[in-house]
Amino acid sequence: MCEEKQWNSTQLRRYDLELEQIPRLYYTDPKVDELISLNKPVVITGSNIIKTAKANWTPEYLEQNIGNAGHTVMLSKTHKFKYFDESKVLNKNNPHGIEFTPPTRKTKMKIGEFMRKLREWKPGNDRLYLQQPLNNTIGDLLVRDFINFDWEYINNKQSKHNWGPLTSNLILISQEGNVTPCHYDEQQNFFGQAYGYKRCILFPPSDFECLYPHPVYHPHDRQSMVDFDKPDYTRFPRFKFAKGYETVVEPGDVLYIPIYWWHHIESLMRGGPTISVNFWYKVGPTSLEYPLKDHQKVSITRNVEKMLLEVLQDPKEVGPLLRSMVLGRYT
Ligand SMILES: O=C(O)C(=O)C[C@H](CCCc1ccccc1)C(=O)O
Ligand SMILES: [Zn+2]
Repeated sequence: MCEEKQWNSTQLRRYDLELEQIPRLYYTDPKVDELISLNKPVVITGSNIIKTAKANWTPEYLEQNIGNAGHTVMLSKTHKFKYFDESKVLNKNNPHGIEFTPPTRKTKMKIGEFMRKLREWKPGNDRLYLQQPLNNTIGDLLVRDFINFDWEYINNKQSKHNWGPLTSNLILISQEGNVTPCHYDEQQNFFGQAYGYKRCILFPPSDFECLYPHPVYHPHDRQSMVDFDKPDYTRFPRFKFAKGYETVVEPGDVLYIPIYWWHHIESLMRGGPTISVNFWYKVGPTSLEYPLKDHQKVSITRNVEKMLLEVLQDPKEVGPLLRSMVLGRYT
């Protein structure tokens, strides 16, 4: 029988985008491996990958068991939590940094305070988003749940698809309605949804020209410059050609977010807090096979930008040099 959906479309934010559905496949379906080997997204359903998290991880359980350490909590004045790299911000010990006004603030909070602030939240208060790498400060019950993830399945995928080593698992406890704006990561990602519902919009690396990433030297490196809530089509005309794929992940789902794929992630509005746990893998040893894959071209552009900054020193010189090199010659 088809289960009634636990959410409705009024809980999704409205964007000027045409979106296809990301396939949802049962974990034993051979098409899962087909899509992963093509670096294409897929929602893996019905698996035991994060079964213990799906079964146990409620906000109350995490309050009791995540541990008494100070956890990393991002604060934002808006619903958007646009990530930035602190090491690229201009400050006293980073003269090459960029003038930059951080859109979010990072703090440390014990879980009790975080949950209280979530419960007492009022419009006008800073929004909160707990983003904590799983480490040895977590409580014994969480360690037991983590150990009981289906590591046989996970490790099988990691080796079958030549992923590199698991670098980290991030526990994400989000307030309803929070958005992580569109960005890409340089790692393969098994994104597990443990509690609540998250809408994920993904774009292929080939949409690079439509999503206008900040310059590599910018603190918002890897993040799209386009504000999905109010796209500036004068500055970003090709955004209207971006072709996205979307899904709403539910408890127990694992979304494969391929390396270099753009993703925008939102906790449903009026859906209560959400809990996710991701698995980030460094990329394995890659030989350059031709024709190059789209994500390899993105990686090449990154290397060119880094090299130019290295040799020019001044970020303001990178654009003009690239323009003079290309305009009238390559365009
Ligand atoms: O798993 C992923 O890749 C996501 O983007 C998940 C995303 C939160 C990511 C927060 C973050 C981004 C960069 C560095 C450290 C933390 C969400 O679920 O809101
Ligand atoms: Zn990400």
